[in-house]
Amino acid sequence: MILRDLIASLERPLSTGSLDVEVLAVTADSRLVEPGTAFVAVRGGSRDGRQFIPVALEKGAAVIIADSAADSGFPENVPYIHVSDTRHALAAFASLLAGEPSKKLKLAGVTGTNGKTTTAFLLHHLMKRVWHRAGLLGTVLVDDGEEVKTATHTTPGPVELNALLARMSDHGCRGAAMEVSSHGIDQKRVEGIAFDAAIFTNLTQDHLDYHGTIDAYAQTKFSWFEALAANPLGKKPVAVVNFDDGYGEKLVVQLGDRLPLIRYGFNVHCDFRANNFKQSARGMEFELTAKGKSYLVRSPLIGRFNVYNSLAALAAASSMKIPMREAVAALAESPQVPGRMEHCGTKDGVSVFVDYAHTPDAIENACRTLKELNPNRLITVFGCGGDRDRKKRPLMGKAAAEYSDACIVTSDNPRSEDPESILKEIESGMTGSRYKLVVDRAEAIRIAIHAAAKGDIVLIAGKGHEPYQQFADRTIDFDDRKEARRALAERPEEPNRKR
Ligand SMILES: CC(=O)N[C@H]1[C@@H](OP(=O)(O)OP(=O)(O)OC[C@H]2O[C@@H](n3ccc(=O)[nH]c3=O)[C@H](O)[C@@H]2O)O[C@H](CO)[C@@H](O)[C@@H]1O[C@H](C)C(=O)N[C@@H](C)C(=O)N[C@H](CCC(=O)O)C(=O)O
Ligand SMILES: Nc1ncnc2c1ncn2[C@@H]1O[C@H](COP(=O)(O)OP(=O)(O)OP(=O)(O)O)[C@@H](O)[C@H]1O
Ligand SMILES: N[C@H](CCC[C@H](N)C(=O)O)C(=O)O
Ligand SMILES: [Mg+2]
Repeated sequence: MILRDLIASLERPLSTGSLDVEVLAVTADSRLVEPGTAFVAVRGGSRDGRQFIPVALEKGAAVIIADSAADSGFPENVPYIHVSDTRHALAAFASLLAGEPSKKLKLAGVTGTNGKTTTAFLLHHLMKRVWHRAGLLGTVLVDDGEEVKTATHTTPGPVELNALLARMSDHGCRGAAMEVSSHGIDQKRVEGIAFDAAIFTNLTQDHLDYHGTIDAYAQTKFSWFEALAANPLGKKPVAVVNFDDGYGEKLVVQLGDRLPLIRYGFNVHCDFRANNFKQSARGMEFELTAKGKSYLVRSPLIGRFNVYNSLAALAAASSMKIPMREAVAALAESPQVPGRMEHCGTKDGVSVFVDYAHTPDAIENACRTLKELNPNRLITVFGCGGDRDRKKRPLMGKAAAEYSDACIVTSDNPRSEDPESILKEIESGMTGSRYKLVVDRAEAIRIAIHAAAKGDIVLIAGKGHEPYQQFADRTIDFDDRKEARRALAERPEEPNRKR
């Protein structure tokens, strides 16, 4: 695209140099610059992108975009575009250069503290049933309609995101479901993306390291809905909101009638309302009332929170004209979301589940769900990530101690922090004495599974699908599900077991 056409999307940019140059691609990472690339110098959390302008120029950048001149002054041989918001410019260029792919898809985004991955998986499953091809992107994987790959971020940066949406559209996907993280919103990764449905699952404590306060965190989430209301980008986006959640209710009030709305939950005011929830080890069922009709919804997933995820997926699907009967029928064959309440086997009457609960609310939900299966004891193995919200550590400890019969506190991606100190911070919130601190996660899993007796359930929480453990100096291969299966296989004979 010609630079002149690209900058037409920006508000009052100032420029030096010719605007008639051809721009082939855009990036905010100097390492990815090739001849013809526009380099946007973003001032990030840890580095100032302006320091990489000389590298970008050396590699043949066609134009430099920044919010102020670098120490080295303005580049002389290539055009320079001065903007007030570099992340906005990056998102705008990324969308235009990819051919505005979000406008070619029926696109649903899911935000909220918990349930994004699960809801996006369910919605993707419903979309595929009726449209045959649909895309998915989020924490666990990206599916461009032809190829499935491991994800690096829950919500990728705008360049990668638009390229992915373009591949989905090229591959014949009619629609896609994607996760929208609070980091993604704050860093404008989804700016300029046209959504048909915007789902709000819930909001509870997490990420205070990044957002500071829970209200700032909530406002970041809400700002995505505000942006869609202010500029729907040629679509009629529908807000699909959990109306049982306190912040969901606040969002509904804040939005007023600026976006069409579907409220979901158990309460009587919901447009998609669940009733008569029942579950067993084999799955769950509930009655759904929506659009003046009733449906019996069955799903192999367990947990009351999965009623919410199912309602969100059904409501968004319905807003995209997916017939309700087909959607309800498809939910009965919901996929196992990797590492979300994943049953990893039963031996000697001991059942093991791996789950991704890594917030106080999710730990409580996961434990309560498994307690509803009436185990003799629930033994929970969990930890908290390093270099992430420290305030949630004692709260996760408290929730695990309160809703389990015994706990083993262990490491979960200590990153640059000292693993033992993280365990101590978790312990500070724990009551009673039915817990142990075991720094090595593999050993913690083994101890729990070997100490369990017939009728017990072991919950291994926090890492779900993750195939690694991150330490300050190294990342090792590590998968809770493999460790659980190994520990189950190696369970000693009953009489030899240590308690
Ligand atoms: C805190 C955070 O979100 N950081 C993300 C952010 O980094 P940043 O903007 O602070 O960038 P920076 O490292 O300061 O660098 C500034 C600029 O210099 C550029 N640079 C840097 C080096 C170089 O040689 N050349 C160069 O041009 C960088 O590309 C960047 O544009 O932008 C980067 C590029 O898109 C991301 O990779 C990076 O994710 C880091 C790795 C990360 O861990 N993010 C997590 C917290 C995250 O985003 N998580 C959410 C999910 C959270 C949830 O569960 O809800 C997610 O969506 O994945
Ligand atoms: N709707 C929900 N409400 C509360 N807790 C939930 C809900 N759905 C899932 N959970 C719990 O939260 C955990 C994470 O779920 P999921 O991966 O779907 O959420 P997420 O929002 O994508 O998380 P992340 O932001 O870390 O990617 C699950 O393993 C489960 O314990
Ligand atoms: N997306 C979440 C995942 C947390 C998972 C947990 N295993 C950890 O490493 O803290 C985050 O980055 O906060
Ligand atoms: Mg996720």
